[in-house]
Amino acid sequence: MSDSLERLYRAVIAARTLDPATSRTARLFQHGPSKMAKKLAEEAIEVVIDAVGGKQDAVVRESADLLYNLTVLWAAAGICPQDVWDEMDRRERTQGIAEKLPKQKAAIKTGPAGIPAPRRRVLARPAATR
Ligand SMILES: N=c1c2ncn([C@@H]3O[C@H](COP(=O)(O)OP(=O)(O)OP(=O)(O)O)[C@@H](O)[C@H]3O)c2ncn1[C@@H]1O[C@H](COP(=O)(O)O)[C@@H](O)[C@H]1O
Repeated sequence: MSDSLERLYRAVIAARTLDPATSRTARLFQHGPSKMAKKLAEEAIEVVIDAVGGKQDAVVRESADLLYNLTVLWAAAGICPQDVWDEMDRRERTQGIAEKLPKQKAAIKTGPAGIPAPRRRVLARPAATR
């Protein structure tokens, strides 16, 4: 996965200065960080909506869009993928990801795509209906 993201990052860096009329990436750089952040947030919302709806193919497609937009935001912020891999390595060393994986909990109810089912919120009834 990190190889694909590294390649995508390099493609995004190369596209920054292309003609905005033909390059989405150049267009995003022309608009700036607010537009990039908005696109990233939109794609994240699409991923969670599709995941909750159990639409696996759409989750895959939207995840690819999400990673593209994350990569664009990294590039604009002067962050390279290696910075993120380094932080992940640091966490793995200091927090011992593998050792700390939770044991299988028998009673976790899952919804579509294995996502824990949302907890039902019990709303207080208006006084008149009690
Ligand atoms: N990997 C991607 C990539 N992933 C997703 N996207 C775009 O991000 C869009 C987001 O999806 P949407 O359909 O929701 O877009 P939209 O909201 O309808 O349209 P806009 O409002 O964004 O114009 C997708 O349509 C894709 O076109 C990408 N655009 C570009 N790349 C790569 O980035 C590099 C530079 O490409 P250009 O930006 O075309 O120069 C190339 O290597 C490309 O392959």
